[in-house]
Order: sequence, then structure tokens, then C-alpha cells
Amino acid sequence: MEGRTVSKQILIMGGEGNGGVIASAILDMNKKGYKEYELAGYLNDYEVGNFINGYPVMGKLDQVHEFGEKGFYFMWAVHMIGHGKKRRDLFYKLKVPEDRLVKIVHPNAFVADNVTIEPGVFVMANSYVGPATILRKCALVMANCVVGHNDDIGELCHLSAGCNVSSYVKIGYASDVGLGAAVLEKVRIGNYSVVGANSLLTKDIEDSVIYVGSPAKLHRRIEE
Ligand SMILES: CC(=O)SCCNC(=O)CCNC(=O)[C@H](O)C(C)(C)COP(=O)(O)OP(=O)(O)OC[C@H]1O[C@@H](n2cnc3c(N)ncnc32)[C@H](O)[C@@H]1OP(=O)(O)O
Repeated sequence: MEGRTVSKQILIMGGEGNGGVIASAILDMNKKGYKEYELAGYLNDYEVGNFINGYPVMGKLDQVHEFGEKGFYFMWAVHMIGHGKKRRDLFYKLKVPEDRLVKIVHPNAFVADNVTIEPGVFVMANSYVGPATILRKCALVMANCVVGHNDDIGELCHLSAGCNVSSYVKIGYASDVGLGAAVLEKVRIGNYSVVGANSLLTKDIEDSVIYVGSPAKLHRRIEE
């Protein structure tokens, strides 16, 4: 075995949206010579036996332990915008084994040396993550995002493509920042909240709210 790299076999928990993006990053990394991970397929409650982008759906989400015992590793990709509470409740109900969650940072992303990256984090190509920032468990940073320095991005958060999060920002868990949105420095975002696409968030917002516009105003409260 000496000298031979054995890739970790990855099952993506989710579907073709965010799951497909994570899958595409793994495949691209393989092409670029990064062999640490290999895409094995998906776990998805609605597509068992089918294929997503050519990869098999090998089981349902609640089979995560069974597949963990078989040696698979996982990435979490269930991130429906505005359903943060459901997303987090499901994650904890399934008791996703944290020691089987991997971290995927595309090699074309810039992530400062002292960024804390927890298990399950995904950072897509062309994103920037500044010094001393924390990306908590299963946070997704999609393509072309800027995440400033000294930020605290909560577990299961989803930063959509092209958003800009300034510095000293704190985001609770399972919140979403929409496509191209911007968040000014030192702003705090609660849990399960959403900053709408292309919005400019200038002030703190509480839990379970959607803010849109520039400057962003309360659009509605989320009832889940
Ligand atoms: C590659 C990727 O990562 S893709 C995934 C990223 N996806 C996104 O970023 C999408 C984020 N989602 C949004 O911005 C949504 O519009 C939300 C969540 C803010 C609001 O959704 P809903 O509550 O369903 O709003 P709905 O679509 O019914 O619109 C209601 C009103 O708000 C307005 N509105 C909706 N979103 C926004 C927005 N981002 N900015 C300004 N106004 C908005 C609509 O134009 C509409 O106005 P009207 O009543 O005058 O016609």
C-alpha cells in the first residue's frame, strides 16, 4: 500500500442542487490531481435507485449510519432557503456522525491559514475567506463569495453564490445569505434567518426573519 493514496468514498446527503455543486467540486479536484476524496453517490429520500448527475442514489438519509459503518464519508447538502429550522432539526434527528463528515475546500478558493474549518464545511471555487474567521459545521460557501476576516459563520449556514460578508459578522445557525447579497461589518444575523438575493444588510436581525432590499427591511417572519 505504500505510496498509494486511498481516496475517501463520499456520499452526498441531498440532491442535485447544492449536492450537485459539491459533487462537481469533487470531480474537478480529482481532475486537478487532488485524490483525497472520490464521489461514490448520494443519499436522498426521494431518489433511491435512481441517478443524480450520473451517480447512484444508494440509500435514504437515515441510512447514514449503515453507510458510515461500511466506510463511507459524508457531505451535508440539504439547504432549502428559508427552511433553516427544518434543515437543522433533520440534521440532528439523523445524528449525522461528525467523524464521518469531510471538509471540502476547492483549490481555487483562497482561505487564510488561520481560518477554522469545522467538519462538513464546503467552500467552492473563487471564494475568499479572510483571516481568523470560523466556518462552523456544514456551512456552505458557494462560488464567488467574499467572507471577511474575524467572521463567525454558524453551523448549517448557506452563503449563496456571489454574496459578500464583511468583517466581524456573526451569523447564527442555519441561516441563508442570498445570491449577491451584502452584509456590512459587525452585523449579527440570528438563527434560521434569510438575507434576500441582492440585498444590503446594514443592521442586526433576529431569529427566523427574512430581510430584503437595500438597505434591507423586514420582508416577513418565517413560520416553520
Ligand atoms: C447558486 C446558488 O447558490 S442559488 C441559491 C440562492 N438563492 C437565492 O439567493 C434566492 C434567495 N431568495 C430570495 O431572495 C427570495 O425572494 C426571498 C426568500 C427573499 C423571499 O421569498 P418569498 O417570501 O417567497 O417572496 P416572493 O417571491 O413571494 O416575493 C414577495 C415580494 O418580495 C419581493 N422580493 C422577493 N425577493 C426579493 C429580494 N431579494 N429583494 C427585493 N425584493 C424581493 C418580490 O419582488 C415580491 O414583491 P411584490 O409583492 O411587489 O411583487
